[in-house]
Amino acid sequence: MSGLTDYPPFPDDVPTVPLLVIDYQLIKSGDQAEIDKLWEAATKLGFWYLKNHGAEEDTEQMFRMGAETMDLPLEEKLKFEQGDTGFSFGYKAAGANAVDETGRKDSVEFINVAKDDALAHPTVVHRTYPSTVVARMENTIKPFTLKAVEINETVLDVFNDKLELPKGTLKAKHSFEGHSCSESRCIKKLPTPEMTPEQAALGAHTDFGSLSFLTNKCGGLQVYPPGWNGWYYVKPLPGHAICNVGDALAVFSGGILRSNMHRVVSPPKEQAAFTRWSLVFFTRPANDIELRALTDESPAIAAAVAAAPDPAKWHPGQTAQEWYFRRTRNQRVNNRTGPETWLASRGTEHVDDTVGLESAKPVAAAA
Ligand SMILES: O=C(O)CCC(=O)C(=O)O
Ligand SMILES: [Fe+2]
Repeated sequence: MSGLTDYPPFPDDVPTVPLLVIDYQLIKSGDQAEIDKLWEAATKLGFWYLKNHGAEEDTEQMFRMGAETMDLPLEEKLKFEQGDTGFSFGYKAAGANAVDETGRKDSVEFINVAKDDALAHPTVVHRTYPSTVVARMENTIKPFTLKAVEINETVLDVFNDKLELPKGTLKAKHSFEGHSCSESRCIKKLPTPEMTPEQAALGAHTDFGSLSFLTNKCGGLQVYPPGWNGWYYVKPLPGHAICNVGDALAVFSGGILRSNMHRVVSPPKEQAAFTRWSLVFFTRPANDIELRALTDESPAIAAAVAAAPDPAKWHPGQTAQEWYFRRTRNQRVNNRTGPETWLASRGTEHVDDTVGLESAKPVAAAA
């Protein structure tokens, strides 16, 4: 299990985006100044660091689960491959997804474990998993999932109030009982000396669901901040998660919350020679929830949609699951017919913020 620790430091001479640092304990205790800072981060960039979240030890155990799983023979991992339908739970081999409209292949492998399977274990809700996952379902994946769900629900409540929605509106869309595409993901990227620093290992995208809670072992994540005209690294900080808004919250809020474009490239400088690991928990709405701006429930959202250049964008006419399956399915190289397949995988990307990015075009309503 090499590569989980002992990286050279993140270099101090590469361009980075300084995310706001949010203290989770202050958010939980209702500290107004911290809540305002979180709101600023979520509406302007859509990314922030989260400290004092209490999930550090669970995160370390999840990295071990990921490393044990990636150490299995490829043949064994492929028995649990996610497939080409848009269903994402299970294993994704490196090279199974495109990273751009030309169809260049990705260079990350990952294991996705459904929130529903982790919480219902040993009952199988969606699918079965490799033995390394099953062995840690009860003692590693379940506690991590519960912590990540709690953190993201706390953040959802903050957004709910700031959006002037009736109490509990956003939480109800992510109901604990309803099946969803929510999942944990552990990602491994081997060194890729053949790739330039500008070549994506995981293509430019916005996240498909509501909230992402991410821990990176070394650099490589880049964000395209609005108006900055380029990609900037996010520097991993020990003990700090990197959190971001995804498409579902951007749609519910009529674009008030920002689902920002990001990608993964090789780690910078000396870190490039090391295997990169990252871990994400994705909170996504329950499968049958319709994705639409909640204009009826919030005057603030109604005003935002009325002022939007393209109000139809916030009524895509898909459920959370349809949105998710469409995006996942159309990234798969097995489904590729041409550049249109990549375009059909797109989310809420803002074309004006991504000038010069061939692969970043706004989504067509449905595919
Ligand atoms: O590995 C990372 O740092 C980010 C991964 C990511 O953006 C994703 O899986 O959606
Ligand atoms: Fe992402």
